[in-house]
Amino acid sequence: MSKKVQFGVMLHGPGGHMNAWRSADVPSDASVNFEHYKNITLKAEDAGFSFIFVADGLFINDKSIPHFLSRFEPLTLLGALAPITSHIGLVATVSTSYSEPFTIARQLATVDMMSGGRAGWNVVTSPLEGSAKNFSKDKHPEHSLRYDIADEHLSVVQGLWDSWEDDAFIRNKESGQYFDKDKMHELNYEGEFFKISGPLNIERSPQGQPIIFQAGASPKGSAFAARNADAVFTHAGTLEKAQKTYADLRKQAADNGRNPDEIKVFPTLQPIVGKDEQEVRERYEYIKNLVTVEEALAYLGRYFDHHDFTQYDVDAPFPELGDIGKNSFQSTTDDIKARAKENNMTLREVALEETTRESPFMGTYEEVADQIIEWIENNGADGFVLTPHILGDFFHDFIDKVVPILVEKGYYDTSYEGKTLRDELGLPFKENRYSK
Ligand SMILES: Cc1cc2nc3c(=O)[nH]c(=O)nc-3n(C[C@H](O)[C@H](O)[C@H](O)COP(=O)(O)O)c2cc1C
Repeated sequence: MSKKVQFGVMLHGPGGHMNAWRSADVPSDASVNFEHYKNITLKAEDAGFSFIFVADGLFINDKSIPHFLSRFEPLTLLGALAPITSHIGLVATVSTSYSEPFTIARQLATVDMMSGGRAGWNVVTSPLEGSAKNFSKDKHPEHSLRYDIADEHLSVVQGLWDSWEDDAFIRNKESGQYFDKDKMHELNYEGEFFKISGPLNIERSPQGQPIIFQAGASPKGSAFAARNADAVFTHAGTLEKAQKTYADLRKQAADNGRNPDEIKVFPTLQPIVGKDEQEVRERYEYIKNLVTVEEALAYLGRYFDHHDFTQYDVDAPFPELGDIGKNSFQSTTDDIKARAKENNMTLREVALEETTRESPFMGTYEEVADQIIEWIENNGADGFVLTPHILGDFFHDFIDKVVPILVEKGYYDTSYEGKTLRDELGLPFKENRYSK
């Protein structure tokens, strides 16, 4: 049986909750603890998860989420995980605003080769202004320009990935022929932002090219995803919203001449599960109590490019912010502003809710399994990126208690579809543009 629902797991140290590091079931240094990453990855692989997904950021200050202050660089981490895994996909977040296409193409192709075709790239444009100062730039490019750069960056990387046709390397020891010169291609790209000749100094992997993930959700972000992404990581608080995003991405992909079945949609899934209603409530209360209002204000501020929310009365209605947030996590900040207004929320309520939002996937094991099936059956998702508040019991319980129910109901199986991440996601081998 093939999987009707697929799972990835977001690996960000102790978990998605800003104070996850304080929980007894994770090491306090989880974000730089390789054993922790290894254990989670191997358990996910054992459970047949399709991929691990490593998020990233390029700017910190003393208001940052504690475990963001010291964390592993994603591609280096994948390099270490590649040889100790054999089936699970390895997806890393890398910024198009602050990286060189040639370097990124090489690094991702290396992970792709080392893992036998299991690499993926979460293409992000980097929301935080302060990143510019870490990359010798005077100014952080504004939101729309960042996507223009991303378009060119990605097309250069994908062009470089086709530098060599699949049978270009002969390596015949007897004849002495190492490669076929006709199957080596220069890119000679010249655009508005990049000027790159190529060829890339590494061949293609068994899946042709790494998978492209995308996570931006503004109109420009989803247009970018619909043109380019094999898989999209989305936030959807309700099935209705998920259905809208799902239909919209597929439609936009089709409008771009793509097969809509070749863009897979993975909403985030933050499970809060338990054996009964009481345990679920207790677990939710536990994560709620892990954070103070002051910490929640700093957490909220990060989405708005570290806006200082302590200047407002926390019990007054959520402040009018004008364009603040538009140039950072635009889609997220638009959503926060709209929800605050719609529900007449105070700043305190918004800040606390952001750190520990009630998830639609909150309930007994059986209820959450049914909820997942409902989303899959009703065109809300192709799969989910599991983003547990804490990468300890919340994660283990999901795998040990919810996954077996999905298996029993015929929605999931723990085996793998093929050898590559493309095989696993049901995506075709990426043909080389020159061999077509
Ligand atoms: C679900 C989701 C996950 C994201 N993950 C990352 C990440 O790991 N690192 C990063 O720099 N940006 C991340 N972003 C930010 C985007 O790359 C983008 O810069 C930001 O969301 C603004 O684009 P948008 O308004 O189109 O969403 C994420 C955004 C979303 C919605």
